[in-house]
Amino acid sequence: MSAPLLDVRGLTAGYDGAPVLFGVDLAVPDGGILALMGRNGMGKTTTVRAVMGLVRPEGGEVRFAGKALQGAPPFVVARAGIGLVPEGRQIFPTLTVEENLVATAGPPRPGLPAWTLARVYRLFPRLAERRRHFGNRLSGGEQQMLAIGRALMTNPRLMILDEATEGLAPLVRGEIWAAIRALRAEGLSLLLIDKHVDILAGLADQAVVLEKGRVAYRGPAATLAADAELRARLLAV
Ligand SMILES: Nc1ncnc2c1ncn2[C@@H]1O[C@H](COP(=O)(O)OP(=O)(O)OP(=O)(O)O)[C@@H](O)[C@H]1O
Repeated sequence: MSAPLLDVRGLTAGYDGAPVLFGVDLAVPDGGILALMGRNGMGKTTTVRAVMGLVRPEGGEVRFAGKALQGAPPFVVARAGIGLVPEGRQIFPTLTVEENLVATAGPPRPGLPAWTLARVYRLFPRLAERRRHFGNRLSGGEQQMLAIGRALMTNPRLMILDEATEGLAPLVRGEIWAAIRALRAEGLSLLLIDKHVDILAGLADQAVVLEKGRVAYRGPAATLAADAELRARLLAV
């Protein structure tokens, strides 16, 4: 078996000396999808921040495409090929849609089709209609589309989506899932954090569930979704 594209081992991290992660292991295969789940406050976003260099890991390894990235600053992680769609979207409010999309764009990756404005607009035609609108004039769903489009414009090899369907109306949520399916069909590697376990089960190969900063489940996403006892214990609120 080939090495995972993203390989996180024994990751520990926290805030101001208060530990949050106690040795998290997870792996995303090249071209595969990993679902990262867990109730609120269990450490999912902190895991993502530690991978991206937004929080400094205290221990453990983050390997991406064979390269050690733990402790690297966010721009180095982004250049290495990890695109983040952050929790809360964090789009630039005073830039237009198009300016948001090009603000952090990166060069194409050898062997992968390049992301361009035209390609992002094909994925999300609504962004094309709103291309001259400012970020703060968009609906929540449009902001989410923009956050995904902006991450794609970095030409990532792996994209991490942190709660990309959070707080959206069902119809808009459906549009986001459709886009994620389209990206999967193109072979983009994905790490998905989301609460919709039944949808994730149909999308992701493997799942990792965190509980209080530790891995409480690792296995097929479909097995987790089908196990009422596991779901009640690890995911019910
Ligand atoms: N900036 C911060 N400073 C201090 N503590 C934080 C900070 N961000 C998160 N925490 C704490 O770290 C723990 C894990 O939070 P984290 O956001 O990683 O969880 P999560 O699983 O992503 O949950 P959610 O679904 O609510 O985002 C929580 O106890 C939280 O209160």
